[in-house]
Amino acid sequence: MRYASVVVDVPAKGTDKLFDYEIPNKFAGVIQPGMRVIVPFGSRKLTGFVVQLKNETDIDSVKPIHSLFDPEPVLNHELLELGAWLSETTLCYKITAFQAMLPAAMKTRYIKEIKPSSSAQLEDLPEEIRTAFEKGGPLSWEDLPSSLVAVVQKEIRNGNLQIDYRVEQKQKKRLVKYVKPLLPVRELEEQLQHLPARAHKQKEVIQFFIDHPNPILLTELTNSIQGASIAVKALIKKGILTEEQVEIYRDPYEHKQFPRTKPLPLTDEQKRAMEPILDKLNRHEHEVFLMYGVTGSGKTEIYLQAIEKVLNEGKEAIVLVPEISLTPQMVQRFKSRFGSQVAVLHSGLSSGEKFDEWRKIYRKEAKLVVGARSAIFAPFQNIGIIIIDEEHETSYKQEESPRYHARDVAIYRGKYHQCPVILGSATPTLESFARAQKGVYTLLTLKERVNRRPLPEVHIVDMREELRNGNRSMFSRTLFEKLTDRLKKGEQSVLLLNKRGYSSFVMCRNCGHVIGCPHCDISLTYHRHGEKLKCHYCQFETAMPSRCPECGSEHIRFFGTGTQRIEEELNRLIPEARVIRMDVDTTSRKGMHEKLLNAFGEKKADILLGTQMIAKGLDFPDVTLVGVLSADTMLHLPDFRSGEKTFQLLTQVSGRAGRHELPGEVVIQTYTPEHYSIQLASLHDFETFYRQEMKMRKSFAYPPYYFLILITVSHPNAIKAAEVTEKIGQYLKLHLSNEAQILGPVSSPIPKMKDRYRFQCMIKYKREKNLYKTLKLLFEHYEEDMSQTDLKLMIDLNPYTIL
Ligand SMILES: Nc1ncnc2c1ncn2[C@@H]1O[C@H](COP(=O)(O)OP(=O)(O)OP(=O)(O)O)[C@@H](O)[C@H]1O
Ligand SMILES: [Zn+2]
Ligand SMILES: [Zn+2]
Repeated sequence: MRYASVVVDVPAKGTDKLFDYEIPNKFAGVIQPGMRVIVPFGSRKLTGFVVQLKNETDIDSVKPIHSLFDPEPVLNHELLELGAWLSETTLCYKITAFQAMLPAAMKTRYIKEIKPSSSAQLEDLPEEIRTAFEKGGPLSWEDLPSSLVAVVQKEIRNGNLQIDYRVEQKQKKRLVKYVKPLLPVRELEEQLQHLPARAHKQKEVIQFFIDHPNPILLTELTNSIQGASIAVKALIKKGILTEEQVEIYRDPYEHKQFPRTKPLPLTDEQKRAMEPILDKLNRHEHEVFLMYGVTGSGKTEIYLQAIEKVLNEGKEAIVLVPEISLTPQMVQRFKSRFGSQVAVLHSGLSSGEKFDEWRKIYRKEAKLVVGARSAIFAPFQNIGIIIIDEEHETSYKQEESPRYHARDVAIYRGKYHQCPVILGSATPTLESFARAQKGVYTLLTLKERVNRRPLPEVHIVDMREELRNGNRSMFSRTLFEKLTDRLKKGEQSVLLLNKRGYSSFVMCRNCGHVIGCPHCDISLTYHRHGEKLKCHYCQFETAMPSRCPECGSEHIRFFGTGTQRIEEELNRLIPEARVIRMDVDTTSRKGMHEKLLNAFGEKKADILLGTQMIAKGLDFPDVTLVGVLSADTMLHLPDFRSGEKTFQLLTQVSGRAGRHELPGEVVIQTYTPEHYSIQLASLHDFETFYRQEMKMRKSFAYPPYYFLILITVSHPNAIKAAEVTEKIGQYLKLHLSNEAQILGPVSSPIPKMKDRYRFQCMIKYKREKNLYKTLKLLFEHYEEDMSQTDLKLMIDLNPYTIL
């Protein structure tokens, strides 16, 4: 093949296409699709992905590829196609899609270097530059002392200096130095005699190698012989020792032991769920399973056994879990079963660690990846199963370009590899459950906990009653009593403070009334500026009332409190209780999350107090009480999914109690005890919740009955932002069918961010034939505006947050 079509590293409309380059003879047969190359582009050099090879090109003056950036393809055929599909369906640039599939460490860095031009003579250059060059190699533009900038610029204009663009990978492989003797022991002993007496360090090192002739890490050697490094250098010079660089992986779990576990004999219910999966595995057929199983029903054990079968057949497996640094227990279960075959990818790792885990997968040294969202792009070639645990988690949707949902990518890859995809949850999304009802997915149900352990009993406490009875504390009497009772018995409690949604909605503390939009069935958002309440779906707004419109009470205000304050109150109320607090503040340092959980697991505390991060995945045998301090906060987010999210969170956190021998109990404190999300969560009744929520979605035309698209426009000038949004609305009305509803323009829930004003437009639709084309044209229309003025346009298909 003579030419390569390349996608270059410039995310913009003008460059979002294939550029042809000539393959120089020296690279003939070497360059393959999926490899990154360095190509001339204008006056610069850029990296780009080779997408295809061909023998013909329409370009007249085609330039040659400059060099190879990778020795091998980094994207395989499937991933190249997947990238094209992502760019189509999420409206992102091809380069953005390709880059999203690689670990951040593999992103490229462009380094500008100043060099004498080929025509220049060093002696022509001003003194200060000459001395700078003489100190060593080319000068980096970024590190150039400011005193030299003007001179350098002048010499560039004169043609004596030039700027070279060098491309580098951000992250390096980790190399370690080994030292070993070049001579056999007998000759080492001879050398020992010849060394002068004062070279006692060198003698010591030689003696060391006489005793241990094997290669040793330089750092280990200097640990056992203080100051050995100078002696080693001298001995290398003399040809007695040699050193070599060896690449090693950074292993985040290096110091951990994972005791091996064996498959457990499955319960009858587990067996029934397992059968259809095994059947598809045996037939090598694709199928999407929705595994709906209550908390503690043994879903994970099913995943483990299905994966075992896949690995035994020499195939690979992907398991996605929500932000797994948050669930160290999950990693442990996979590592314990499959040992070193497991690669782990999540945001708690350093970029170097992620890079190394990725390369283990790439080199087929790992056969199974357990990871957060982006692990769905693992460069496997023979996938046998894909599992998405807690499929309802919103973190599976990426909130920046490419705005993909891992579930969609999983199904794409499942079809490609003809393998099953399992979506598992105790609280599936309405979208998935509806698809299972329609037979698009196959439903697998686990109704009981393993060994028929009962689900915990749930008490709902009406906090309005508490206030009426003069209790102004964050703790109801019921919760307080149960906490002290657990303390007496030496059992543990988990307290959840749901921070999401705080201080955005306005609620009456006397009657629990929350002010909502009369048109959208969504709570209004409080805006401090102008003391207003606004709806972020339509334009409705109203003044902040001073009295509750329901009961007339003055106790109406926006809502808010923090974990720290609760910890203080807890210390005051039950001073003898040992509390571990887990929130963003206490877990920001690497490894803290796990440390705190381990401490709790070792019973170094009685109460684990935390935000959402403690709600899922924990399996501690002595937890017999779960308290939810305020179930309402999320319920009133300006989001049509708020009821669903509340139901999910309450169910998940309740599921932490009574998972083993001891029975569990849950206390949910709320100002709206009558809300169906709270009532049905307390009864563990997902199916009734599903039916009720579906009715609401239908009558307000929300997913899964309709699809949504969110278009957000931002600009430093509010009028400009509003105008553009208005025009977009008109354009869409013109180009989409009458069935589509276009809502807005309206200011975004966060109307101003980083000095930019934000407006949005929402599309609700069922079927739109020209949807992608219309949106693409829309985007292209504003492309010039976006590059020249400060306009930003964001199109989110199937948004999960509307902020
Ligand atoms: N067949 C089995 N026999 C005995 N114990 C089992 C079996 N399957 C699972 N278990 C145990 O039951 C507990 C709950 O199982 P598991 O964690 O797999 O459930 P889950 O459905 O994934 O839970 P959740 O969704 O709440 O995280 C675990 O401690 C697990 O080891
Ligand atoms: Zn009221
Ligand atoms: Zn509204």
